[in-house]
Amino acid sequence: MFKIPFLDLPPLRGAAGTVRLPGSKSISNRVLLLAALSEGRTVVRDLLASDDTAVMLESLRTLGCAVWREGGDVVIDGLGGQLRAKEAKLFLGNAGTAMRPLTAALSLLAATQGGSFEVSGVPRMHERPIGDLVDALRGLGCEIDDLGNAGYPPLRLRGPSTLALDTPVRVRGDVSSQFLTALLLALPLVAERDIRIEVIGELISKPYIEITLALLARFGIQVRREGWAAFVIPAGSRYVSPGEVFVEGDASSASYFVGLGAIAATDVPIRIEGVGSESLQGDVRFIEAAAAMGAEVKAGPNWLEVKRGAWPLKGLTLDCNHIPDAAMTLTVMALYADGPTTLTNIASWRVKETDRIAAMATELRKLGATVDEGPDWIRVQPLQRWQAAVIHTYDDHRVAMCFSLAAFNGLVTTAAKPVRILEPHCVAKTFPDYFETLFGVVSVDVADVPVITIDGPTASGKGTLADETAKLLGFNVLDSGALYRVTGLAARRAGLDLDDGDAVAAIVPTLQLRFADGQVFLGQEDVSARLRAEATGLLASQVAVHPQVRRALHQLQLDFRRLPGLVADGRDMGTAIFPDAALKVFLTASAATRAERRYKQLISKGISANIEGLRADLEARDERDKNRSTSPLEPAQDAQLLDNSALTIEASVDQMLAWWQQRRPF
Ligand SMILES: Nc1ncnc2c1ncn2[C@@H]1O[C@H](COP(=O)(O)OP(=O)(O)O)[C@@H](O)[C@H]1O
Ligand SMILES: Nc1ccn([C@@H]2O[C@H](COP(=O)(O)OP(=O)(O)O)[C@@H](O)[C@H]2O)c(=O)n1
Repeated sequence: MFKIPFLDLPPLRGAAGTVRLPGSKSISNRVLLLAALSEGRTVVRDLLASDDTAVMLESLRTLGCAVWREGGDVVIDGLGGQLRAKEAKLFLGNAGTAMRPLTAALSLLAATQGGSFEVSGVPRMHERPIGDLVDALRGLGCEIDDLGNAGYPPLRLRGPSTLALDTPVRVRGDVSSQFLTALLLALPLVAERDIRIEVIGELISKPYIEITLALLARFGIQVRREGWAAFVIPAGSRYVSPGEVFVEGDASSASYFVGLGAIAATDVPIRIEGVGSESLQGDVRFIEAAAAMGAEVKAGPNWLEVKRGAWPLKGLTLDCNHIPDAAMTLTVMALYADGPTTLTNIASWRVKETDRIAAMATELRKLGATVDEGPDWIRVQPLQRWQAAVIHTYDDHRVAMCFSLAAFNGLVTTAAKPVRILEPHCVAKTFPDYFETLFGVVSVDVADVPVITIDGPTASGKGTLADETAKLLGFNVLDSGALYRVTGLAARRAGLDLDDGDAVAAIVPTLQLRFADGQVFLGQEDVSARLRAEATGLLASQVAVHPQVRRALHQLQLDFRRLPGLVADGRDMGTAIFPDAALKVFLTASAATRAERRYKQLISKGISANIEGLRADLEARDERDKNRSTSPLEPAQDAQLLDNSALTIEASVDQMLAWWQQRRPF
């Protein structure tokens, strides 16, 4: 996951390949609650690992449920409808799929068994309405206190109290279908007699109710229904664990890759594994909307394949009540269409993680788009003159994921623009590795992938600065010195004459090098510690003088230029390897400072060192690096000079970021 303040997406050009979706959020949290209410053990396979499922799992533990992981599975020993904890405070983040059903279940359990439970969330959760559900529960006889604004969390649910189950439970269905879902999931707890639920108003997001009914059936509860207006939970209903449940992939998450295929998969389709024609989730019908916009879609039982069909895409007018979450993706696809796209019947967007109609309209306009909006609709015009935009994500995973598709603007304009996504880690709500997954199936012009180079003499702090800068930007790192060090080490081990450039260069293609988690492997051997030894640094400096060796290592270094960007440190990064780097820094510090830093670094690693000897070695290395004929150590003409003798690491990083920001179009 990119845990960084912002992620810059360079212009993306194409897409092909296979993605495996994380588990569905809606199914995951329903299954967890049903498993917890059931008697017996449930093994949940392919559960979504995300913020919203984490708060549900934590709540179930707090309520006394035994929950543990076994490999990739989650195992739950259910409560069998019996509360173990009679008092608890549950923090539910921004997870509507946890807040609503837990409120219903705990209200009923408190009424019948006694207890006091507080449910709360992040500030946005306290702005998301729950009054209709609370009214329905109070109508039944549950005792619920508003702890903040009436009709919104936080709430206290307490009991015992007497439930009136002989009259129908009435709940509004036109604000959020989650209220009905919450009642359907929880009322079997008290179904000593038939319980009838009547929906007031036109029920929205019906497909989510289908998921609820299908999962209830898996757990032994057969709800009788009268269209979408009334539902009856039969007397004597009991949750029975099915033993094992598979969570299918998240169909709403699939929408980004369906959109991706429609926009950018010109030759080979994007294959999406985890959802398909047999999916329980209504959002799988997003493929119909994408097809109406021109995508070529094939579907198997649990897979989809999507390619570009019509191009530009076709604008459309669509009632999106059946695909409320996935439909957001259409608003960004609409930028690539031949005419306006109007989405209607989307009032529920206003009460989601953020006001999604307002959020999409505001952020699309930043790209340059013309957008109109109403209480329950949005209209987006196609875009020709794109602007580089900084996209606010409102702590809403879907806003972040949707706007990644704006990075394909280079397919419709010659002046391609990057897109900056603020707080990209908000995707953790449903798809923690979204951007990594995206990067795995998109193509770029390598020249569009931004590079920052840091060159300078030994122990000036290049590696440290490169690592820190890369961490903040989410970029990859190239420690080019490590390549020379490995070459020197391998040449020495092979017994080669280090002055024989041809011989040393000849072993480069045979090196079985692997970089993983900051470690360097040569074949199976972790050589990281060996590489950092000063003696290896001297070997590196000896082999680095040979033009043949430098040529042999050239392509290997270019290969590090991958999405979303690269920070490269060495001696000739800005001059020879990445002459087109957007920011070049030449880092220096006095010889005395550098010798002292290296000394401290070695001592802290338990390696004995002598400061005078170190200084002599580094000056000798400086001389060799500066005076060799090929790629000598010297600042690129367009490099920023940074003498950090008197600067802390933090101050150096701040300076880097300030220079970087000056070069960005945002
Ligand atoms: N600006 C700085 N101020 C103080 N110490 C620094 C600074 N930059 C780096 N160091 C320290 O100096 C040592 C050498 O830095 P390193 O990044 O390994 O240098 P290089 O990659 O240039 O050889 C490290 O222990 C590092 O923590
Ligand atoms: N791009 C590079 C990187 C390293 N090198 C050589 O490899 C040696 C080791 O590089 P390094 O970056 O690991 O060394 P330190 O600066 O960490 O001491 C340097 O002394 C250079 O001679 C190079 O010639 N070109």
